[in-house]
Amino acid sequence: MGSVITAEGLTKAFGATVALRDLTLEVQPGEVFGYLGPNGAGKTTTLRLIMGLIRPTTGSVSVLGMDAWRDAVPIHARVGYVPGELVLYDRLTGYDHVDYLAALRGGTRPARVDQLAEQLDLDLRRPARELSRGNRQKVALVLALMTEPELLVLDEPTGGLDPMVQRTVQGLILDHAAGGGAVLLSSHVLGEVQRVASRIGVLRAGRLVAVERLDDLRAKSLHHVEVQFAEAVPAGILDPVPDLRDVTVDGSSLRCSAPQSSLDAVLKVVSAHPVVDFACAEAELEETFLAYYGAGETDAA
Ligand SMILES: Nc1ncnc2c1ncn2[C@@H]1O[C@H](COP(=O)(O)OP(=O)(O)OP(=O)(O)O)[C@@H](O)[C@H]1O
Repeated sequence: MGSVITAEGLTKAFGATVALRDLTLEVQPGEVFGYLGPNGAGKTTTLRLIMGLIRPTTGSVSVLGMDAWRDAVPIHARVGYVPGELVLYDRLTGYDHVDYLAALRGGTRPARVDQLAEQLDLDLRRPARELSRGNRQKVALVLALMTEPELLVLDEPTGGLDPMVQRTVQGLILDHAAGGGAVLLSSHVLGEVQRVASRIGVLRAGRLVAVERLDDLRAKSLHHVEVQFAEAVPAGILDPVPDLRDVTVDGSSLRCSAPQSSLDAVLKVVSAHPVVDFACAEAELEETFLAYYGAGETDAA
């Protein structure tokens, strides 16, 4: 089977604002693609283009082999979508929403709906106006997942959910992918996607600036190294070691951040001098991610 999502040269401008510029991307069956970028980077715009809710300025995007804009109706029957800004009908209950959308999408299994509601600890009998933000988000997730779609398009789906429910949602996403479904999961933080995504794409100012397998990012994970020597060491002691960040050599103290691939070289340099104390700790993946793709780097729009 081919790609579930194929974007080619996808561009969207709103007047003078180019929200998305020349996006080329493929998402495969069984893959969870984490779509990362700061607020305003163009994530929601991309997801709305994929759902055929807005029309590309240039370029195209196909979903399940169909054109996202022209074939939006048949695509919607096969895709579960959690929008960034959810609209529910205040007077309707969760079940009313389920019935309404199930009719549009050609039915759902009631047992599946109840199982999802139970997993998410959601009461579908209550009208939407009585629901907290988190519970409204759970309704959106039930609506997206209940028809067992081939693709899930999720716009920051765990916003407003407590950590335990976030875990449940991550479990649902992983189950979906294990069954061969594809997922496009947007977020502004790596932490939200790192447990589930196999690949991540980084969007900045409307441009996809990196696509990387999560395993490759882990291999680059930064380690914070701190060394206390018995005597002062030369200031340029670490100059021969590649890819270091935040190097400080101050008399007999040394600090740096090193990717895993440079650790051996750091150790060899350090061990040539008498060492009093040594510490090395792996940074959170989010910190590694920010070091490579964070706000420090700027992009001309
Ligand atoms: N309908 C619109 N009309 C005009 N400008 C828009 C419209 N929708 C989005 N934009 C602009 O396009 C850019 C990208 O917005 P988008 O909502 O896609 O970003 P995002 O990455 O989803 O951010 P957030 O996480 O804040 O939702 C922003 O500059 C935004 O102001």
